[in-house]
Amino acid sequence: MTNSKRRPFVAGNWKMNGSNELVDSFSLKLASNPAVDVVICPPAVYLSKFSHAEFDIGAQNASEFASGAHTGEISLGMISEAGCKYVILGHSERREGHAESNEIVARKVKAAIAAGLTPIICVGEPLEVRESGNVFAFVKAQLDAVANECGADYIKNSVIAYEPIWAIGTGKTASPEQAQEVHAFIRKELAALDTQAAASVRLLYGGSVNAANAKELFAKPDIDGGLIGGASLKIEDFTTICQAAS
Ligand SMILES: O=C[C@H](O)COP(=O)(O)O
Repeated sequence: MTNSKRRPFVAGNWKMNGSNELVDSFSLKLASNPAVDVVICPPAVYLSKFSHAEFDIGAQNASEFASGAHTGEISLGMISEAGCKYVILGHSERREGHAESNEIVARKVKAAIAAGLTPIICVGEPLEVRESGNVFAFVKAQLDAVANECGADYIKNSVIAYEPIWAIGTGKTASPEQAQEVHAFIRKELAALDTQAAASVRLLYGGSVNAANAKELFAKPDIDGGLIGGASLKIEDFTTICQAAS
């Protein structure tokens, strides 16, 4: 819908990987990139170790509840105190592996924004949905749930990541054209709620992005950066991906 690109954004989702050694290595060696918003999302136990890093940090998940009897959960206030500006919400590994419905994700988005954090909201379809030709309806339902819970205001306070599940960790990246098609659809859907916010919101692509394919993906008009899994664990690859976004 617009060809003027937004400020690039690249987030590394370490998932359940990493170590004190990797934290130290990134803290020391990952250079800040003035042209790109760079975020590292490590496992929660490592968040506060990054507090003096030159890049931003984000959590991979958080509870929708503020406090109380929720064993094993971490609140948005806690991750904020640990120095996070961002929180990934609705990753497909949470939706599929931990039964997070569209409605739960939507409530988390609302709570994150209320806590002053920027949610990185993940959407994206499984392979069978793509093969049956229902990608847009599937992604629309995920976005609609957030809009129903939060109203249109969430758009200007969020980053949205399109991650086709069949491309995550498989080495089978969506083609730049496939990714752009869904990104354009997402931006159009958001524009129906708030044209200005939709033109400004950063839309990331995630799913087997690597140092070799990032540039072509990020060159597409509605792709503003990436949510990077495996390649975010290798500092040289991640640096190259950040450079590809700038
Ligand atoms: O959050 C990141 C995505 O799930 C992508 O992971 P990947 O780059 O390992 O495919």
